[in-house]
Amino acid sequence: MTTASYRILVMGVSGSGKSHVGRLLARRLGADFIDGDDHHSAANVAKMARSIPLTDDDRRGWLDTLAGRFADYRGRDASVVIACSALKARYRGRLRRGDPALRILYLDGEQALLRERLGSRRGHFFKGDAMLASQLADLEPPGPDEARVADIAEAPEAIVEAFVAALGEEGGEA
Ligand SMILES: Nc1ncnc2c1ncn2[C@@H]1O[C@H](COP(=O)(O)OP(=O)(O)O)[C@@H](O)[C@H]1O
Ligand SMILES: O=C(O)[C@H](O)[C@@H](O)[C@H](O)[C@H](O)COP(=O)(O)O
Repeated sequence: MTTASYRILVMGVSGSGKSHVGRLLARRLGADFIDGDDHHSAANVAKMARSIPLTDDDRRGWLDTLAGRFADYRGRDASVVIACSALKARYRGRLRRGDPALRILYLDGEQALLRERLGSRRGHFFKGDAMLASQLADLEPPGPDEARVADIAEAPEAIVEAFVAALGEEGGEA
């Protein structure tokens, strides 16, 4: 018998539920969970805390760190879910490092709902409407051939179950 292992990227703008849904998904699959937010440099965190959006240059090292984690799990045939905004197509390419088996769950939602969700969150370094607007401006939403799309108006458990059902249909990397 072979056991499937998965490398899954949960992406979307700030407040879309990457951390929450990603953690649930990892638990559901018995996979490890890595929150991309925990891997920003101190300089990036300080910038975001001052409501200054990150640039491509700011994000490069961060994306490479997370790409290294995906590659590590792939090398060990172990499962991991990583939450990372991955706003632009080339960021996703950087994270994927040519791995065709990397799955992507894209959390998509209306700006008003995103704002509401961000407002309910306390003690986080990400601040304000201007930052959300800049994330939405940077966002290059993945198409259906690149990612499975979930509507963030749905309950987190429903989003996870739909994604897991689709994984089951596709099969994992044995
Ligand atoms: N599908 C959902 N339905 C209701 N609340 C959600 C959903 N997804 C996330 N949340 C809540 O919204 C807030 C933002 O979610 P979070 O996971 O921190 O987003 P992100 O990591 O993308 O910035 C949190 O308070 C979280 O519990
Ligand atoms: O690429 C970026 O500009 C940042 O990484 C950003 O996308 C991310 O959202 C922050 O880390 C805030 O954290 P949350 O996404 O958890 O709000």
